Amino acid sequence: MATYRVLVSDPISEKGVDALRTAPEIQVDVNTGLKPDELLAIIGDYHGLVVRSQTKVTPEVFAAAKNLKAIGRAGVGVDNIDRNAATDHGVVVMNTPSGNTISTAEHAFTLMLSLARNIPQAHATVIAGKWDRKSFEGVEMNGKRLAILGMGRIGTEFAKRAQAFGMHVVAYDPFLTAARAQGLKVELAETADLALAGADVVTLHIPLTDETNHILNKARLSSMNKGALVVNCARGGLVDEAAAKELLDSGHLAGIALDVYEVEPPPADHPLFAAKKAVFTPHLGASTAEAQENVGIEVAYQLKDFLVSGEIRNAVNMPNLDAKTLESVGPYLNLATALGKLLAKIGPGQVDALRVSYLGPVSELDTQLVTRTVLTGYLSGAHHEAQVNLVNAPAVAKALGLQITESTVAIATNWTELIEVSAVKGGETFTVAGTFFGNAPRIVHILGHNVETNTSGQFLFVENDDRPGVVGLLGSSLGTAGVNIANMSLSRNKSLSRAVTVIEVDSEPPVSLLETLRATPGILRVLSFGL
Ligand SMILES: NC(=O)c1ccc[n+]([C@@H]2O[C@H](COP(=O)([O-])OP(=O)(O)OC[C@H]3O[C@@H](n4cnc5c(N)ncnc54)[C@H](O)[C@@H]3O)[C@@H](O)[C@H]2O)c1
Ligand SMILES: O=C(O)[C@H](O)COP(=O)(O)O
Repeated sequence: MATYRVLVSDPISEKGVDALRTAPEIQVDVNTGLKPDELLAIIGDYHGLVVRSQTKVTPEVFAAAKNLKAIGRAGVGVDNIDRNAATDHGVVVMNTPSGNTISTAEHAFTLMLSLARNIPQAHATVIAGKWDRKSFEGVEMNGKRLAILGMGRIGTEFAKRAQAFGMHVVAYDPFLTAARAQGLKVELAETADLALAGADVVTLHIPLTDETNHILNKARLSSMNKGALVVNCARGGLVDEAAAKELLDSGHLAGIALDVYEVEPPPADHPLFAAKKAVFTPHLGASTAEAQENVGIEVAYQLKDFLVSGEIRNAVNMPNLDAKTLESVGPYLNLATALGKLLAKIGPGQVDALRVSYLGPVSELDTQLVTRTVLTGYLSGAHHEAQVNLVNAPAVAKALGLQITESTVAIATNWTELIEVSAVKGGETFTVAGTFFGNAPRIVHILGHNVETNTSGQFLFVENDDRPGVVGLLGSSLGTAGVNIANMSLSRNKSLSRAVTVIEVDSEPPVSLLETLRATPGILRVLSFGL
């Protein structure tokens, strides 16, 4: 019986679907072309979703997707997935960043050449029986100044091809260093404005974000040379289509080639369709057999590995977690969850900060995931209304104004290794800590007291004045209530004349017993909780 259900809602390669089907834990349903309300009606049944760019994964979809754990995007752009809503709902979003790079660079390059040589228009006249050799004089790309916005994977591949065609490449990318630009033999522009001023051709290879929306605006398009060509094979909103139309009409721009549009599919009466020199394709950048096989197979394995074993590759809303790291930090995760939950139960309410310290060999590991796990345990113990998990824990903490700090110490005094978690409120610090006895995780420190107890089960925590008779009273009260004691750890602080007792019990003590204990003179605090 499959444990996870995965919906493939956009067409991906058959090999990708087969790769998902090979996992006995996964049941795959391919159901493409769903209308938004149809998706809303069924998404609640699924743990995984595979999309390309058609399926819009909106906040409404996330609200209905009660079981969804991960979305795999067979491709690069994730602008059809509401990333904030994904994070808030604790859903990992993964893409396949490199599988369609070459195909898209080739498509963009093809658009540029087709535009320069009027290929679609000439083709149309030939098959219409005309032999018009005068109307379609083109321009060479050799020697032209090419502006590339975005020197990531696709931009870089485009640059290499442009250089082979003798173009002078000027690139703008906020992450492009002078050394890398030199290595790629491109001129580094410090701003998008500087890249575009005086360019003959522009091609875009950047994601669509609030910041990049209409990055190719009227001012930047106007700063290009008269007769300039525009190529967009990245995302629709990057080009201000209205401004481009105006500049095409005025003759400042000579032509435009688009694979992507502000609205997809574009309306049949799209103003740019009237342009004389233009090439339009229906979002075909990644549509090659090779690219689809690459991204289909890659997304299938990523989703399967996440659902079945927790590995995270190419996530866009949380750190990645490869199998090796997962294996090395895996044993610490139960302890981390327990420490977080315990602190939420016995620490003060709303705290200002959580401090996680790793002492001893654990300090040498990649502890990011362990800290997230502590935080998840803490928040899930403290905020029952929110479904907190590893994906959304940092966002939930941020919304609460809770600061997280992590520190490492190479040697753990008194222990081989130790994970210490402290909640800070005002000037006060409340600390719990845990270690391993052999392979078994143990809680060894609670609020200034050394204890020794398990990391899971049902617990009774009692803080009392250090005086005779309390342990006996606890034992007999639990016995009378029919609650069996599995383990008991007692710790006293002589200087404060205080003691704590942590009792692991086989069943939850009745409320009446807790109330009786709380009313007993000398008993200061009684908590019953599960870890
Ligand atoms: N038409 C298609 O079918 C198709 C196919 C694949 C990818 N794409 C689109 O192409 C885009 C690029 O893909 P990629 O694989 O090269 O991504 P990438 O992440 O490798 O590269 C994107 C680059 O853009 C840069 N960037 C971000 N903001 C910028 C800004 N304001 N100005 C200049 N540079 C900026 C980044 O630093 C990065 O280097 C993607 O966003 C995707 O949406 C389209
Ligand atoms: O971002 C991408 O990978 C491309 O836009 C491809 O989109 P598609 O998978 O819908 O073809």
